[in-house]
Amino acid sequence: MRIDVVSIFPEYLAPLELSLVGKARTSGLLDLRVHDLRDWTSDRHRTVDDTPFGGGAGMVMRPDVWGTALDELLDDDAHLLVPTPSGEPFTQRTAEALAGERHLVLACGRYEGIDARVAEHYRARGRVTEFSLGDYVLNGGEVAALVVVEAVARLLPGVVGNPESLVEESHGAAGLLEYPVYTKPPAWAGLEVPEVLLSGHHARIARWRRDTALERTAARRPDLIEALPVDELDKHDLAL
Ligand SMILES: Nc1ccc2ncsc2c1
Repeated sequence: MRIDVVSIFPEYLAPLELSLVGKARTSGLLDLRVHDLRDWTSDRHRTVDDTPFGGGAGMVMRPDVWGTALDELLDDDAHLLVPTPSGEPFTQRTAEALAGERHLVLACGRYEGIDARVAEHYRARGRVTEFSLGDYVLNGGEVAALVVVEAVARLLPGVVGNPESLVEESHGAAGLLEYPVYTKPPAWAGLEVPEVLLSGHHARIARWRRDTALERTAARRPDLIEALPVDELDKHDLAL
């Protein structure tokens, strides 16, 4: 998979040289390229923004500079992703779908955002998704880009050492939050590990983990319980 990230702060994406994503780049599993939007400017001051039509505070990123950059980076395979507080929710399902694609281009906005004609222009030419990480506002799209790259890259075959660890995680296939995890020592700060986890009884452990995941999800994210297909919950679950 190829991912291009365009930003006026390319150094914000430096963490993607580390850990699993860094290894995926080194191994060639992930072709990640980070670009400085100012490299596509043509004036001495390398200007990327201007005042908003209609007035209002702040500045808006110019469509012509973004157009020069994206015309160079987007190919027929590419999916343009634009982080924005006004976007559609980015979820684990989104990450799973994106992990199956060949080429992602992430356009990181700053200031009050990118001129709306950029998304409009490229929507007529290919896939464009404006997405949000949640109901809060950052200072730009770079942090969202870090999240998307990590959420997608870790799903690429060969990136995570043990693919099993992708199965039982929060927001995984079952649509539940993850059960709590424990390790040595068995007693710590007067707190014991749940006895069932020390029993070696795999069926009981599996049931405890599912029950706890359900209880945790019901308590913290009742919206996820509502979204569960009924056949996902067996008779025992419904008795909880
Ligand atoms: N361009 C921009 C500005 C703020 C923000 N917050 C979350 S995604 C995003 C993107």
